[in-house]
Amino acid sequence: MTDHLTVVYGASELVVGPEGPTGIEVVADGAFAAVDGTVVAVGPTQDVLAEFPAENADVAIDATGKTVLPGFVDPHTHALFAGDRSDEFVAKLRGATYEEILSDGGGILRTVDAVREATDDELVTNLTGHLDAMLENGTTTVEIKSGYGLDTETELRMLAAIDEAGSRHAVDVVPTFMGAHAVPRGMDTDEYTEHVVSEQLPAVADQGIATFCDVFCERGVFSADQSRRILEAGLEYGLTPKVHADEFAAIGGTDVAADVGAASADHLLHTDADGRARLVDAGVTPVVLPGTAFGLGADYADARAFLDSGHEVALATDFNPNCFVRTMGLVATLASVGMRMTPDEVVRGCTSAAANALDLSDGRGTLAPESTADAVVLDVPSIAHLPYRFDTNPVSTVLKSGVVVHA
Ligand SMILES: N=CN[C@@H](CCC(=O)O)C(=O)O
Ligand SMILES: [Zn+2]
Repeated sequence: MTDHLTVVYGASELVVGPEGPTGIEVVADGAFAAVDGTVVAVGPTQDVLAEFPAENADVAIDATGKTVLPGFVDPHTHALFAGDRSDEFVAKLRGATYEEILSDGGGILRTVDAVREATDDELVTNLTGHLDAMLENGTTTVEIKSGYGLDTETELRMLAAIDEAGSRHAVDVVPTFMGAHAVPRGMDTDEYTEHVVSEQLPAVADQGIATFCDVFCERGVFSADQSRRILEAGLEYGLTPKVHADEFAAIGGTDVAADVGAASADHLLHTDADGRARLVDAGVTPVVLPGTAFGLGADYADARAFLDSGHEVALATDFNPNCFVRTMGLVATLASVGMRMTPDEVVRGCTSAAANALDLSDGRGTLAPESTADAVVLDVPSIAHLPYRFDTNPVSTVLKSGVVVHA
């Protein structure tokens, strides 16, 4: 069997990968070549085509006037759900807060009701529709959390549906167990924490689908001690920790993330200088979710404080019924305007930094040699146009492992 050759050439700007603490390496008039889905050459078009002529390629894309990036990695979503919470959007416009809605038994708990009632087929169908939308907007890898089951059976059903939809779809899916997303009605938090540790975690480990274990460490939800207990137990089953930290109040989530060696700490709207130092000293990737802040009408996370001290920041949609955004392009705009992130920082946040938040080690989020050839061609002349334009989807072609999966 002959090798499968992919060549993308002539891009006015092509992003290779990270450069320096927070920047990116960009090649003008750039090209890359991939053999059997792995990047083998990247650089000026003339050099790449001299070695890998476009006429020999199975897939040849003339990207003249366009911008080529690694496929977007979206490292934080709750993309599997059922039901409709648009009425809560309206209630929030009238002054209700997210925390009030949740403590009154709404919010996450209403989605739990809808997910428990949904069939397995409905769950897979819902998620597949969302994966289609993500792919059309340039996302090639997405993390998806359980956490709308809050009982062993439904948490396992969610992880199975995530696995099923992901295995049939071009987008790569990274599954996270998040039984500790809220406390189900009729249980107190200590009791439910013990249930997650002694019943859900062993069953999730037996099922063998989840990569990460995440906890909503938040005022009125799981305390720092409860979060630590769950994440340490998850580690014993081989699940890498992640933490929802400091979304509404700083109650120690960043300490927990640092102590358990989390891959990421996410949200960080109320994180102070000590919390930031704890994360960066422990090598925890900060993930900021500007769509959530925008949707809540809240102040944005202080991404600049990380960046100005030389630490990269990952970006994610946080797509969920409270934050209905599936497009990293819009997140790029919100990150720029809301947090003053530059186009270079934004692109790194949506690609290699996001891959770091998922501990991906196969080069996803970059187009350097030996990386998986996941790439997105934008019909715009430079990376600045990604955050600058927010009216239409700029994606013209998406490649996964060197194969066109959307055009
Ligand atoms: N804050 C906790 N979890 C989600 C929201 C989930 C929901 O409201 O359904 C988040 O990260 O924003
Ligand atoms: Zn979340």
